[in-house]
Amino acid sequence: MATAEPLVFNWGVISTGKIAGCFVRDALVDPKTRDVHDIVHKIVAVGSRDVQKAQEFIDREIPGDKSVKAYGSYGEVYTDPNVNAVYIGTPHTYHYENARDAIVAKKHVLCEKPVTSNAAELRSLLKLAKEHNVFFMEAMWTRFQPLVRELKKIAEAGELGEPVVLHADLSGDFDIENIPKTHRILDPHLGGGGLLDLGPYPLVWAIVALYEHPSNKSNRPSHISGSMLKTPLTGVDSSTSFTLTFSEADLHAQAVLSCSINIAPQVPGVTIRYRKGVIYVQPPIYCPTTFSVQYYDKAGTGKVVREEKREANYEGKGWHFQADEVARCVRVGKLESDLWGHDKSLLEMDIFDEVRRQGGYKFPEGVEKVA
Ligand SMILES: NC(=O)C1=CN([C@@H]2O[C@H](COP(=O)(O)OP(=O)(O)OC[C@H]3O[C@@H](n4cnc5c(N)ncnc54)[C@H](OP(=O)(O)O)[C@@H]3O)[C@@H](O)[C@H]2O)C=CC1
Ligand SMILES: O=C1OC[C@@H](O)[C@H](O)[C@H]1O
Repeated sequence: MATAEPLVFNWGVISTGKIAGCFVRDALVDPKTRDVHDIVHKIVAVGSRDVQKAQEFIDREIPGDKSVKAYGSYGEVYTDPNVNAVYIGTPHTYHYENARDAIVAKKHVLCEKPVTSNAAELRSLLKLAKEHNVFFMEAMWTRFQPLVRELKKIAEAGELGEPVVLHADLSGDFDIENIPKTHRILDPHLGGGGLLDLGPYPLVWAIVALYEHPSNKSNRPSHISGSMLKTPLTGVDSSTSFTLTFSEADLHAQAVLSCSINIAPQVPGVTIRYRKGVIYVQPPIYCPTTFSVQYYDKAGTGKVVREEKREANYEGKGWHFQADEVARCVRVGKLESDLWGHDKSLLEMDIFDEVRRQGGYKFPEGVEKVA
């Protein structure tokens, strides 16, 4: 029997920084190695503020492919007719204007996390994407990891009972005393600080395990509380903690989330405590390689009668699963993903706005393009 030819999906990449390289390397991993046979990703254009950087990026990340166009502006990528979708890997505070320009040029968009600086920017982008009939998704790659999908199945199978409390932390030591204050993790003009850079990951676990839980019936948290510790270096948050209470439907559960930019990761990174068991996810929580599940003899005892472990096993570093999702959605004309849809990015940005409000973190004048 003849097999259908895979869809060749053409990406234009905006910017040449660290994450753009990660995305390109993974997109070019042979999809068959992860049992994907319906899609092949191709990078057809790279745009940088400097054409030489774009060419160097291509030579480094896509050696041997002379067909990839190097552009000295992002705009030329948006107008390149060969580009099916644009991947945006610029700093947070540029996501809004980059995504807006790509959408207006009628390109589908995959935009790095956090998707915008605030919720108003995102609402404006979503309206624009709808008007231009293009697919738009935040690059929340964690949601597409096979291990996260596996965990969700186990968590919702019923044996663990209802979730009650989730703890999730993402920390990393950026050596903030010794890096330039213009580094994106420290510079408030680039949306610096823990919440916007690392916060999406503890939050994605709260969304997967609590917001998406069938008992929650898609209700937003009834209460959000947040606190920020700011570094005197630039005033951005070096540590932030926030809690989300889910109590609108049958689910009565809390997420206790935190992130820091000047300490090593917490182990385990995520603990999800159910009435009849517990799940431990080992760091890195943005791309987990292993988790374990302990089952109790009965609700509330804490007596472990069975333990299971799962490990990830695929080629690449995990950024390709989100690329597959984009291509598959675009192929069938969807404007958003079922797994990481617009509602979840909006929830994220509304929560971050509220935590920044409570924590007293205001962006410098002009950073927010839509207020
Ligand atoms: N999904 C994930 O795992 C990760 C996601 N990220 C996200 O990706 C985004 C970029 O992070 P990262 O790659 O680490 O950042 P980098 O600083 O390494 O790269 C950012 C790139 O954006 C472009 N750029 C445009 N305007 C500016 C500006 N004013 N200042 C600096 N760079 C600019 C530059 O490319 P050029 O000069 O070619 O135009 C630059 O190389 C962030 O939003 C971050 O949250 C980051 C790390 C991991
Ligand atoms: O998305 C990310 O994940 C890993 C972190 O080290 C990085 O700063 C962040 O942007």
